[in-house]
Amino acid sequence: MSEFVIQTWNLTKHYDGKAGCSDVSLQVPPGVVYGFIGPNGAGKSTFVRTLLGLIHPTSGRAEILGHPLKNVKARAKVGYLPELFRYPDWLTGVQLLELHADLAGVPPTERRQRIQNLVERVGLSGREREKIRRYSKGMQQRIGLACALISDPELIFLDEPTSALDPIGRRDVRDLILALRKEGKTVFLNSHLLAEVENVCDQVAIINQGEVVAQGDWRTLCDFKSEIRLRTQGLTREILNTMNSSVQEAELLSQTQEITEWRVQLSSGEAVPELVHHLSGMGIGVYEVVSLQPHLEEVFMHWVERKEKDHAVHH
Ligand SMILES: Nc1ncnc2c1ncn2[C@@H]1O[C@H](COP(=O)(O)OP(=O)(O)OP(=O)(O)O)[C@@H](O)[C@H]1O
Repeated sequence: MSEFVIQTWNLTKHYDGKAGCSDVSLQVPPGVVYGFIGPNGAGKSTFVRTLLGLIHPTSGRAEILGHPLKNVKARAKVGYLPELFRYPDWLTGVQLLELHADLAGVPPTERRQRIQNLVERVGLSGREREKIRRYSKGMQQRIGLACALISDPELIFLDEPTSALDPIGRRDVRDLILALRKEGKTVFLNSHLLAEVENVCDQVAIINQGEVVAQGDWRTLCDFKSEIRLRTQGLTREILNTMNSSVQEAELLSQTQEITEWRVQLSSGEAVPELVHHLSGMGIGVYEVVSLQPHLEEVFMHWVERKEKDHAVHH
């Protein structure tokens, strides 16, 4: 069996000759929260819908839970919250969950308890017997999450799961995702909300205009830049200037008597211990070294621009 929960080889879906997503090759290991990020129209939903067998790939290949697409065994272990959800609004929340439990083949003896647990888990306790017609958008998104989890799936696709939620709802979903990971589930999260991804994802793929421009552990993707905040005693700009092979940029943030605080941009992560060693050797007290990771937005723009440059070179 494949060591990956999702693996794709050049998976491509074109709509009328135009790319929805092109040549996407990904590996998602088990038990991670995997972020699939990209702007509106980048191809995120197309990719997920293709993996779920809802649309046919134009070319390429994929496996889910070690099985080819559309395999019934694999599908039974997959949960999905679609981006544009619409539920029969004449049903109550519980009725909708019962319907989904039936479709997912949940044993009748477990059904009641499972529904009750899920209602609590998604924060709808007390409202579950109301008609969905009366639910706000955020509540509909919550009931959708419960539907996605009803079969106790191993792999869960969440397509923009917090688009209708307020900040509290977003935090609830983040906590829910982290709890799912603790249970050993794999979560594939489509999002254009970078902060959301930054907070929960172990690994990410960045997609732009249908193509994956970078993928991997997101901390590794941040490695193009190494920036630190330094609190020292006695460090001056003159001293920093003598280290211009590793120090690319330095900004004095504050100064109180002997203590100076700097934001320093280095050529690489390896330059950090070198710098600290060097300063200590000169008798400069280093009180604090804090790594300043770039925000995901910056990481995203870096890789998108890099890919565009590559394209320009090759065409
Ligand atoms: N059924 C369709 N027929 C034709 N083109 C489509 C269809 N569905 C999507 N597309 C096109 O494919 C591209 C990718 O769309 P997709 O919905 O996959 O993007 P997305 O990254 O999920 O965007 P969003 O964040 O806005 O949901 C877009 O250019 C879109 O217009």
